[in-house]
Amino acid sequence: MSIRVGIVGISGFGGGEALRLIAGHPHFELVYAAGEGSAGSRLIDHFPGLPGKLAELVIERWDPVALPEIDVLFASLPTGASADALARVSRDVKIVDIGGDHRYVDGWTYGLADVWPDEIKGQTRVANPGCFPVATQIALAPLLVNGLIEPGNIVVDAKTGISGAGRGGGGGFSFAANNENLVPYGLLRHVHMPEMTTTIERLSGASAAGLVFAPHLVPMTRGILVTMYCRGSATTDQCLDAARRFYNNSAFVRVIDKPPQTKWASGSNLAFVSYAADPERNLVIALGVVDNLGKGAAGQAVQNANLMCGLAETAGLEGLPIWP
Ligand SMILES: NC(=O)C1=CN([C@@H]2O[C@H](COP(=O)(O)OP(=O)(O)OC[C@H]3O[C@@H](n4cnc5c(N)ncnc54)[C@H](OP(=O)(O)O)[C@@H]3O)[C@@H](O)[C@H]2O)C=CC1
Ligand SMILES: CC(=O)N[C@@H](CCC(=O)OP(=O)(O)O)C(=O)O
Repeated sequence: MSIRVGIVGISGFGGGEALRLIAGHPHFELVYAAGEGSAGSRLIDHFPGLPGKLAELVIERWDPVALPEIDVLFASLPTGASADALARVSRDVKIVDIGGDHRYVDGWTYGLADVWPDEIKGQTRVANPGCFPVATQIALAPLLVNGLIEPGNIVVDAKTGISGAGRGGGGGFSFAANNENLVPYGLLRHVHMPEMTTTIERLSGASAAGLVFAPHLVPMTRGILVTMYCRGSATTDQCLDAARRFYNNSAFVRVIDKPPQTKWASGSNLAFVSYAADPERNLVIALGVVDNLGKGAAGQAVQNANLMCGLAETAGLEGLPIWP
């Protein structure tokens, strides 16, 4: 079966990773690529390693009402650039929005594919979670649904690779500014807080008003590690058991009894979670690792599209991480 897909924002980091995954997908065929500044150029001008027909595909100027016949559109546009445009796309085209405009928006399903895959099956409009939220939510979900931590008392300390800022990241995201440097940012006001709060409240049934989120840029290309400090009297084994049960059927979430590292997920759609808890101190530390461009963006987007199209969730996503 061949499913015709398009990517808008293909010249960017998220769109480029979607291209890489789709090029190796057993059922998806990339027939449409779009952008703004890159319109008129060929894919090979941006991705010199592309083979044959894909290399010669010309990037079109993005026009949501002039799409060729496609079944699925991956939108990897800057947050703020997709809300109006995607509303104009025909309802016959399934959309996965990798950007932030449709998360917890009416008419769109929040695509937290490892936690509620059944909600995504058959949908036509799915919003990918943000990269920090996906790492956070996957690690916290088993604790929240089993009442092992206090939902209103969670501190999320997050580290991200620089590619999280996208291809356009100059200035504060430049090599010179970040090499051998560690940079906190977005304290108390990061755009990902509302979706994390909503998901925590949804999974726990209680307020997450006390959520603290502190992201940091670290001098690496890919990867996210979230270390979360929570209140709860569970033991480490109870947390690990809860996660193993929760992710029993999961193809992509690895529950592991030692602290995970960012490179373990690099280039893959995997998420690693682990826990360390001290009941005497009422302390649970939860850890989550993803590749921001994998599970944090394009990997999760392909997983969501697979579910939307009734394919095996793992189609095109079985590649192993890159090590070292
Ligand atoms: N980077 C990451 O790790 C993650 C990113 N995201 C989200 O994914 C989205 C894309 O991010 P990322 O790939 O990093 O960003 P990039 O800056 O790397 O790429 C942005 C892309 O959007 C295209 N674009 C910009 N404006 C327009 C427009 N008006 N019309 C058509 N195309 C346009 C650009 O195309 P052109 O070159 O043709 O102008 C480019 O391909 C963002 O919403 C981001 O927040 C989500 C999770 C993780
Ligand atoms: C390093 C860096 O800047 N990372 C981005 C997160 C990338 C992401 O998930 O973005 P969206 O929510 O817009 O999709 C940030 O902190 O805003």
